Amino acid sequence: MTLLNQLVADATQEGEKIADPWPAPVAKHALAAEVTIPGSKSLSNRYLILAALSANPVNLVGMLRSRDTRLMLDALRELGVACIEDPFEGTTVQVNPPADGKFRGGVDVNCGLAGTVMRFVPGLALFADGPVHFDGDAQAYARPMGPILDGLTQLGASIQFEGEAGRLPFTITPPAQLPGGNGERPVITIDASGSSQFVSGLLLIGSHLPAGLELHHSGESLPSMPHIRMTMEDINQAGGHVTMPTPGTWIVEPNRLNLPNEVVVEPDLSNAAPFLGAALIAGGSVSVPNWPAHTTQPGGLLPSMLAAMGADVTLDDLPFNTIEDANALPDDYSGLLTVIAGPEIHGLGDFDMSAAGEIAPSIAALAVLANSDTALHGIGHLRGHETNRLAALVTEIMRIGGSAEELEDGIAIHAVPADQLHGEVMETYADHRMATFAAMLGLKIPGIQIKDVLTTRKTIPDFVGMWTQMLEQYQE
Ligand SMILES: O=C(O)C1=C[C@@H](OP(=O)(O)O)[C@@H](O)[C@H](O)C1
Ligand SMILES: C=C(OP(=O)(O)O)C(=O)O
Repeated sequence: MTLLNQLVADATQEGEKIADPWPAPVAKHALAAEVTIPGSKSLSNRYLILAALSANPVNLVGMLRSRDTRLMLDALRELGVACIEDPFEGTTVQVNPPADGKFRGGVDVNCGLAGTVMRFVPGLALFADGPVHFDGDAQAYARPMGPILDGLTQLGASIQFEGEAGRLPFTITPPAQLPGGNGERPVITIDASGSSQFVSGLLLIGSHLPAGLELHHSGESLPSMPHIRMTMEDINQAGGHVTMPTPGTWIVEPNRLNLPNEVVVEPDLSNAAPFLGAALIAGGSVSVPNWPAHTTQPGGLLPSMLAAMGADVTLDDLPFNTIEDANALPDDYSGLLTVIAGPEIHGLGDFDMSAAGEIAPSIAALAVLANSDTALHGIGHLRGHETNRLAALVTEIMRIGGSAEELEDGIAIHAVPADQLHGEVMETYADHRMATFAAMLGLKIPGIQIKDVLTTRKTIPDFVGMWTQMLEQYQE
């Protein structure tokens, strides 16, 4: 989309005055929809950090334009990184890193509610020429920050907390001397069981330290491994060298990073989840173009999950229901993913969701409408996401007459016939995924209204427009 079109779209959204609460549309027909999904939040914000640490300018193509990437761009600009948005193609951004690899201190960074900003930008403060102040939305004060700051403290930074220790807001003062100047690689240990982003945030800056970094994770569990693999792959794509010799240990070699001159961002596969899930709820099919057969995004696990819930999935008409189906395709293959509904949605039973916690709300919506129970495990850390997602999901499922309970490490959702579910005004807790969760249920349950649906702008510029357009494409 050109910048002009984007501006018009933004203005239309504002001018349109989307009702609050927003009446979620019911699907009256089986779908035959194709939905183009904007760029990945996780890849966009990693590439922005790696571009800021690169030796040469980098052009990011297909970047997500949403609140989380806007916050990242603004944070980098504060730190002295010139980020120029293409006037004709708003999703193309040129990032011009500082020539000496140093950032501007004495500045303020607003993290909003973005985990990728609050966990990835603090590391850049190590290389600033003065203290950097970090703040965010009031709701962000509840999100865990301790382990990443603990890691930076072990690297010589000092942190002054303004409120509770281990939470936003705070100021990071960089060390007078970076560790490793004597050629000895610093070894640090953190507990990342609360978020993979603590590991990613430290790995991203490891190459920029004089002797690199050895990082150990001390906790029992580690969620979202695909996101950590994504970080490693992106660093290596930028000419760095990071390995995981044993689970929970990472070695980053010192390197002046340099992303290729042009980097193309994959669509956000986690943001595809509500749309693909809509096929199972409404019946018919939903397709998403440019789906990578192989990806580090956790949304790459969606085809096999949706197949387990009763869908038939194809990629360019080739079967794409299992990991084996994907493995049969070349490394760089991408195509049109199509999810075709089965007669009923199946529950998943006991299911390990730890690899892809961010798509749990979409899977939960399908589980509410399934013919058998689902218990999603390995996602206790969702209590520290945008909101306490486990509590929020249980509250909202019960509100509409469903049955669910929190587990120590996740959520159990029990099958209830759809005719016993009823419409209500649903809360979204400033959480984009609680809004898309409610919209999915609204396809089937008449009378659902969604409070603050525009909270979806955290990672989707125009969710209401995309959802409405999807429903306009149905089987005649
Ligand atoms: O690194 C990333 O881009 C992300 C990692 C995950 O965080 P957690 O490990 O905290 O779940 C994920 O849920 C989040 O949406 C994005
Ligand atoms: C957990 C999420 O976001 P964040 O990057 O803010 O952690 C999410 O998008 O589901």
